Amino acid sequence: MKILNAAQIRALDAYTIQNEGISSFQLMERAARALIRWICERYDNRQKFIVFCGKGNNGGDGLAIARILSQKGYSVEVFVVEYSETASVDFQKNRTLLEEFLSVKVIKQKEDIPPLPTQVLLLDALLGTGLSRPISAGILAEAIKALNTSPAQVISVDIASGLYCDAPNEPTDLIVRPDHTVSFQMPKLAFMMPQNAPFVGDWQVVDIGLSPEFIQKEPTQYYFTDATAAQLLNRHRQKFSHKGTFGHALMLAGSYGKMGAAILAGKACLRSGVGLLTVHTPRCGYEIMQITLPEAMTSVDLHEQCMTTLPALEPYSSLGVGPGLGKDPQTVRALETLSRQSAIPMVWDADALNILSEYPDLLKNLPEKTILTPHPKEFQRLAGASKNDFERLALARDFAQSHQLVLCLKGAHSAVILPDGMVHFNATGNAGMATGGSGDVLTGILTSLLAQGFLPEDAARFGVYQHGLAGDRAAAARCEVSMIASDIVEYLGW
Ligand SMILES: NC(=O)C1=CN([C@@H]2O[C@H](COP(=O)(O)OP(=O)(O)OC[C@H]3O[C@@H](n4cnc5c(N)ncnc54)[C@H](OP(=O)(O)O)[C@@H]3O)[C@@H](O)[C@H]2O)[C@@H](O)CC1
Ligand SMILES: [K+]
Repeated sequence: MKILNAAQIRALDAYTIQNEGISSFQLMERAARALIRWICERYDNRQKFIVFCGKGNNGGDGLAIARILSQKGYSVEVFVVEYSETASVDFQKNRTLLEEFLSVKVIKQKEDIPPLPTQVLLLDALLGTGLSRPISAGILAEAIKALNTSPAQVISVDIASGLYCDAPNEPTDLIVRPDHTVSFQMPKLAFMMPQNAPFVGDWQVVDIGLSPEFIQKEPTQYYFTDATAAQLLNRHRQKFSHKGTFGHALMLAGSYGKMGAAILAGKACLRSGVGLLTVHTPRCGYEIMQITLPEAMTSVDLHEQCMTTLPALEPYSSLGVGPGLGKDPQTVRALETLSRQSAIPMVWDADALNILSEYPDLLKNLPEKTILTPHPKEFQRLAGASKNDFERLALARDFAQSHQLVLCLKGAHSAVILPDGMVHFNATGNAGMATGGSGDVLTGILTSLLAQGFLPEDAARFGVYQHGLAGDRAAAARCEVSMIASDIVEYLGW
């Protein structure tokens, strides 16, 4: 799914109106009905609603939603926040229609804001994608403060009022903090940014039938890997395949005290369909690997506690480097050789990334399209600090383009950034995955997919998606708090 910016969404809106021969009022009605379906699936008509409307089209949506809810027998109160003299045309039309059977109250000053008790549901339709300046004072600010301090649940229409669709807000900006955002047609770039989590809540997209033709043609740098996009990357096994068909992966992982990382990565690699797996570990890991991972072969380093030498690389179709590896100077030397010599598709993670940030020359040597999987701190060590998530994303795009690497920037919506600068945000995953070893599991999955011949770009998008999906299954089975990385491995499968 594509993610478009506010200006592109406006153009998409206009194109749909022109090419489908519908009016902007009819499109607003479609949007309102899509949101009503979302509401009716979750709340029956004993639920009371208070709708807060601005005077643009987001407010128009709010008025249309209020009318339809009221017609369906819900109890609805509607308030228009008078922050401006002017109102959009479709706002006016909807106001006239609504006022035929429901009185609309006006909020001009703070005292006009009603009490907002727990049992009502608040709909935030103050401002949408038309936000043109931050909100810091005035009656809009008062309304937002009231919504944010009420114990009642808040649902934002399209996007939380005050939140920029595709640019960073300042910490001082007033923004609605919804429990849910129900957004039209596509997620907004703002939803992908960790800093915006309080201003998005749990979000869903509802289809309002905007022109697929326009969306397909419109260029963008941002995509969302949902179930449909992931399914297109899947490969089905042929009946006459054999283990040779699915490649032989090599994992350089583990050191004294960190063999668990090697086991997790190895197990995830096997559970992701690789034909054969060899794990190269220091001597101290030999028995551990043989006993815990009987499906894998073990290649033993000369050193007792850390990796110092590379095995011959010819037999392997992919390489996973880093889980539990440590940063011993002898390991650094081995990775330096690897960065220069390997022509095999690779994933570098964990300690391998820390080594890369301490020895930037290795970074220059890495073959094109090597996959790096940093979490935000590791990325900061690699590429430097940034002021906010938008700036970090820009830095990550620069980094991927200038080094011609594939980056998996791990987070709530992990971003897969390709060497051409395209960004694919991931749909799956949950906070239960923020636990030790979760990253090692991802390295195992990616190494497995590369061994099976997936292009690095596809392996990264598909692997990150499947990692998150397995995490979601694990969380459903055990709950986010008690799930551990081994559970993610157990729930892998597609
Ligand atoms: N696109 C689609 O596909 C569809 C979109 N739909 C809906 O339309 C919404 C977008 O509507 P919209 O463009 O009218 O913008 P919206 O945010 O309601 O208000 C803009 C007004 O607010 C003003 N204003 C801005 N910032 C301000 C501030 N800080 N403080 C005070 N005022 C401020 C601004 O003033 P100006 O910038 O012109 O000075 C302007 O007058 C979208 O989110 C969705 O809900 C659906 O109905 C159908 C399909
Ligand atoms: K809104």
